[in-house]
Amino acid sequence: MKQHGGGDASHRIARISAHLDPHKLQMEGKTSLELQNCRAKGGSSGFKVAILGASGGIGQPLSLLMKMNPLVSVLHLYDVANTPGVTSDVSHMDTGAVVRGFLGSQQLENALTGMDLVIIPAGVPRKPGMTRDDLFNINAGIVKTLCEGISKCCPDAIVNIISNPVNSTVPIAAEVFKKAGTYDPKKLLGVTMLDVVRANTFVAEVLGLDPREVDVPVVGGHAGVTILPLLSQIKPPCSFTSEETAYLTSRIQNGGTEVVEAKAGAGSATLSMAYAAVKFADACLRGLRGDADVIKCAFVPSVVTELPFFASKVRLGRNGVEEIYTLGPLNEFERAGLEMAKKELAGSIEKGISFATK
Ligand SMILES: NC(=O)C1=CN([C@@H]2O[C@H](COP(=O)(O)OP(=O)(O)OC[C@H]3O[C@@H](n4cnc5c(N)ncnc54)[C@H](O)[C@@H]3O)[C@@H](O)[C@H]2O)C=CC1
Ligand SMILES: O=C([O-])CC(=O)C(=O)O
Repeated sequence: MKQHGGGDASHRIARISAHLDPHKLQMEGKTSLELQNCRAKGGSSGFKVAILGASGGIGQPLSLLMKMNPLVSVLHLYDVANTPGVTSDVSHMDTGAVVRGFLGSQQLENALTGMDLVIIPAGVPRKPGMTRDDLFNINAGIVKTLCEGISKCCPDAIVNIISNPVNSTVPIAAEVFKKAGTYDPKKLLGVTMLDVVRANTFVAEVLGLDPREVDVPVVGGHAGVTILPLLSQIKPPCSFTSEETAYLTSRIQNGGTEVVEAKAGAGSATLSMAYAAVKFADACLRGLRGDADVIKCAFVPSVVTELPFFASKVRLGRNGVEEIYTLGPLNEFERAGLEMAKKELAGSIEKGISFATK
C-alpha cells in the first residue's frame, strides 16, 4: 500500500530502523549521508549540529537539551561508546530535530559531514586532587583527532570546545586547522560559559537577586587563576566590599573543584555544564541565523592582550566571532588578577601549541 509522504510502508519502516542503526544502513547499501539527507527533509528547517562525546556525563544531558532546541534540525551524536542507546533514547523526544547516532572512529566522518556547529565534550574528567592540566595527556590527543576530522568533513563549521584543559585544547585545535589549511579564527571558541553561569549564581546569592537578572563578565581562561571575573563591570551595577570580592572571585575560580570534590571521584560538573553548553551553542546558532547583539564570553583567538588566545566578551554573528570586546576599565584587584591569569595562560597555550606542532 502506498503511504502518504512517499515510498511503500515496508521501505519506510526499514528506513526508520536503519536510521537508528548504522550497521543496518550498510546492509541496505545506502550511505548514511544519503539517509541523513532523506531524513532531514522530514525535519524542521534549522542548523545541523554534531556532539562529539555524546554518551558522556556532559554529552547525554547536552544531547537532550540540543534535541529540545528549535534552531536544530539535525543532531548527530558521536562517541566511541554507547551512542546507539543514547541516540535511541533521545530520538523518541517529540521535538523537531532528527537524531542520528555514530559509533567509533570509522563513523566520525559521517558524523561530521555537513555540520554547521560541532560541540566537543569528549575526553576524561578530573578526580579530586587533579588539576585540569592533569587531563592534558589524554585529552590533547582526543581533541587533535576530532579536529582533524572537522578539517576534512566540515571545515566551515563553528567549533565549541568543552574538553579540558580548555586553555590548551583550543590552541591545539587552532594548530590542527592551520596545518590542514582550514583555520578560521572566527569559528573556534573555547566554552567558558560555565564560569559566567557560576558567577551569575554566586553574585546573585550575595546580592539577594534573581540570577537571571545578573550578568558578570568572566575573562582570561578556564582554570584556577586564569578565570577572572570582572565584578567591577557587573550588570546591574553594584559595588562589593573587599571581603565580598575576595570570596566571590575565589568561589568562581574554584567552582569546578567544588563540584569535583562533592562528586568524590565520580567526575566533574556535567549537568550545569550541559546547561551552560546549550546556552552557548544556542547563542552561536542565533548568531549564525543573523540575530543582532548576541554577546557571550568565550576563550578565542584574540588580540585583546599580548597572548594569542584569551577569553572575553565576543559578538556572535553569521561568520562566528564578529567582534571581540576589549576588557574595559579594571580596578586594582582585577589588574593584579589579570597579570596572574596571563602568566599561567601563557604556559598552557604554549603547551597546546607545541603538542600540536611537534
Ligand atoms: N569547559 C568546561 O567548562 C568544562 C569542561 N569539562 C570537560 O569536559 C570533558 C568531558 O567531561 P564528562 O562528560 O564529565 O566526561 P565523561 O567521561 O563522562 O564523558 C566523556 C565522553 O567522551 C567519550 N570519548 C572519549 N574519547 C573519545 C573520542 N576519541 N571520541 C569521542 N568521544 C570520546 C567517552 O566515551 C565519554 O562518553 C572533560 O575533559 C571535562 O574536564 C567539564 C566540565 C566543564
Ligand atoms: O573542574 C573541572 O574539571 C570541570 C570544569 O572545567 C568545570 O567544572 O569548570
